Amino acid sequence: MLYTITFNPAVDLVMNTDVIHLGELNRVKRDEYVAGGKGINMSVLLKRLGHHNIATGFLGGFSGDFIQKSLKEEGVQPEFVDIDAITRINVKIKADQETEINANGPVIQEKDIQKLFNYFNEVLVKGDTVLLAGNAAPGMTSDHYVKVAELCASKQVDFVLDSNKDLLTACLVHKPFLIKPNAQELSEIFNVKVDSIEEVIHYGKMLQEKGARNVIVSLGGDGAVLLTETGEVYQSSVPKGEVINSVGAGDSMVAGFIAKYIESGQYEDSLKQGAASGSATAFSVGIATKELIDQLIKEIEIKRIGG
Ligand SMILES: Nc1ncnc2c1ncn2[C@@H]1O[C@H](COP(=O)(O)OP(=O)(O)OP(=O)(O)O)[C@@H](O)[C@H]1O
Ligand SMILES: O=P(O)(O)OC[C@@]1(O)O[C@H](CO)[C@@H](O)[C@@H]1O
Repeated sequence: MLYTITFNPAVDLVMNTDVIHLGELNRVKRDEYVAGGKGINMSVLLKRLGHHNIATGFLGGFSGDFIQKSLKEEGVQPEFVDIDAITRINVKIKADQETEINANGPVIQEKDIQKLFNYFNEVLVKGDTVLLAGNAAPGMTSDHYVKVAELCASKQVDFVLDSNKDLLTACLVHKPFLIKPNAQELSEIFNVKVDSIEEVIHYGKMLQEKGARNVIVSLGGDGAVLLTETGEVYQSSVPKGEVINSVGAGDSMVAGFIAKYIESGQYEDSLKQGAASGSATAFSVGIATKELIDQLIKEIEIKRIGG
């Protein structure tokens, strides 16, 4: 079974306008509410690509109800711990630039965290895949991420992790199947400015030395680099298109990659589908459709650049 975990989900309120004037009343041209949070975005994309999956984490209040309903409409199975608090709303402004305002989200009580761990302890079996994505909710620490990584390792479950510097590095010793830092996160991890492909490869390999089995470094509009556990390095191109809202592009890339890897075990095809999924989401409001992903796949080139 495929599971996603979002500790701090969000309703993304996407506002489209031409320009934002700080300190003034701004009226937008168009607004949409989308179920969000990194693991949730992955669940939606996995399902659209034909992979049944279970979305987990913590949800509460009217915003939590909205997310549950949206997931059910997508055909994703929600198995969230119900909390006595309101799931956050994150504001995503698409004007001449993209601006994101992410709320803190509710504090998660230890008893609720325990409920989620008990659930995973019971359901996980060898061969499952768990995708843990997004930041910690208030009340949670890197220890909770490490506990998930440890549990997956002990049950021979593939663990996919997309999170920030400290949460990501804390889990490497448990050998995640895949991590996906972007260039900025890679720079933060090593406290350097990574701006060439050679540097991406160098620091990506260092993450493998620390335990990551496969590493994708995503580079926004410049594509991505994949370092595989079998030693090859691949680079993906980006297709042409109009960027509507790049929120969730990274999540889509991970989900698109995993969907194809589960089907084929083939790295080049998986990177191609991951790259198409990332770009397709950047060219959409919310998460991409399968139709657009299939269309963009034809335009993406994968180049072997190492190994
Ligand atoms: N402007 C863009 N044009 C075309 N493709 C894009 C663009 N932005 C992202 N992509 C595709 O999506 C992939 C992931 O994007 P990005 O590197 O922005 O991830 P991220 O920083 O994790 O994003 P987010 O946190 O918003 O999900 C890129 O590697 C690329 O293939
Ligand atoms: O605060 P986090 O957990 O880092 O990120 C949350 C978030 O910005 O990530 C997704 C896009 O990747 C959005 O749907 C959501 O609002």
